[in-house]
Amino acid sequence: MTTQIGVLVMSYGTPESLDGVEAYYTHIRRGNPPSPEQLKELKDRYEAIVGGVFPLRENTDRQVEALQEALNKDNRDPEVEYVCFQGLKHAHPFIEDGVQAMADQGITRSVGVVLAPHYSAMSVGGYIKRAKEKAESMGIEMAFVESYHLHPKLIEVLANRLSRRLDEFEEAGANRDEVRVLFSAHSLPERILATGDPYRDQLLETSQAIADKTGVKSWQFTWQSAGRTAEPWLGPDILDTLRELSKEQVKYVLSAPIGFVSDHLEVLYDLDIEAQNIAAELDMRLMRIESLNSDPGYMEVLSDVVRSKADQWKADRS
Ligand SMILES: CC1=C(CCC(=O)O)c2cc3nc(cc4[nH]c(cc5[nH]c(cc1n2)c(C)c5CCC(=O)O)c(CCC(=O)O)c4C)C(CCC(=O)O)=C3C
Ligand SMILES: [Fe+2]
Repeated sequence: MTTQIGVLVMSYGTPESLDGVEAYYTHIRRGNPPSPEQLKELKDRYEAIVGGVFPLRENTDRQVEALQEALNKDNRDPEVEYVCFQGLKHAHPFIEDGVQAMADQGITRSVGVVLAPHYSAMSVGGYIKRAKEKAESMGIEMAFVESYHLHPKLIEVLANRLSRRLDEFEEAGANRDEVRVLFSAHSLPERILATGDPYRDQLLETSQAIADKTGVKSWQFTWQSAGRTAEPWLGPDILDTLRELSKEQVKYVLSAPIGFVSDHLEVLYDLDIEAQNIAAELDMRLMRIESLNSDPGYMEVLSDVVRSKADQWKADRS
């Protein structure tokens, strides 16, 4: 008899439409509605990238579908069938809805994984906490993938994307060594460092591994998309980094937002519009590596870490 293993695929979530932005933003702000100015500012950003269409939603749907396919194709264990469910942090279907859907289907064992490779108690830790609480209340056993930031296949697919852009710089007349590579990720409040959070170290490890694999020597790590709150966030921000590099006469910059896996606001607005505008002002040539989205290599990474969790957890029980 085959056993179904549920896979809760968790991601940040995005509104369904411009009308949904207020409820979404209110959820991010833990129930505090944004001011009219804050709301307008966020809606303007969404309009700038998509004119009312939200690419992250379709992207996440496709990733979940592709992961389920990858998990069941070449399945090492014919007695197991994987069934994927989506669980979003700030939008429908919420993390709790995903767990509920598993329970409704009679699933009692599951693995949770987040569409973000690096662990922080403030990001991935928050997803896991909510899934765990709901799963416990529904009597579902759940194991979690916490991070996969050094998975060899992840490094390989990111390194390939980086190399491709370096080739393009070369074709455009630049020397490979003249290109400064800027690895980046979503900033978090500085206070995470005081508690020994692994987020920054994991991001630096991914950066170093990609640099090693591609032979890139001229690279640095910088933050992006910091929140607009009074407390200090991790820096330097990518916009300031670009200004600094301009003073150093750097002309070619390659952005590698390794903290993200999908095309969404932080990539399509913060990098492709905001950072591109600064680069143009500074007379720099800025390119960005392609997002992973549902790249088959990324799906391999996810299916591998999910299967390993499921195997480990089967071994623990027997
Ligand atoms: C670590 C991290 C990731 C990466 C890991 C992961 O993927 O989980 C991430 C991803 C994303 N963040 C997103 C959107 C937003 N994040 C905000 C605000 C915040 N993000 C935070 C952290 C992170 N965010 C934090 C600490 C805040 C402050 C409020 C709070 O304490 O929670 C705000 C409010 C306005 C603003 O500040 O800009 C928005 C609109 C979207 C969806 C974009 C789309 O719809 O295309 C995605 C993928
Ligand atoms: Fe965010």
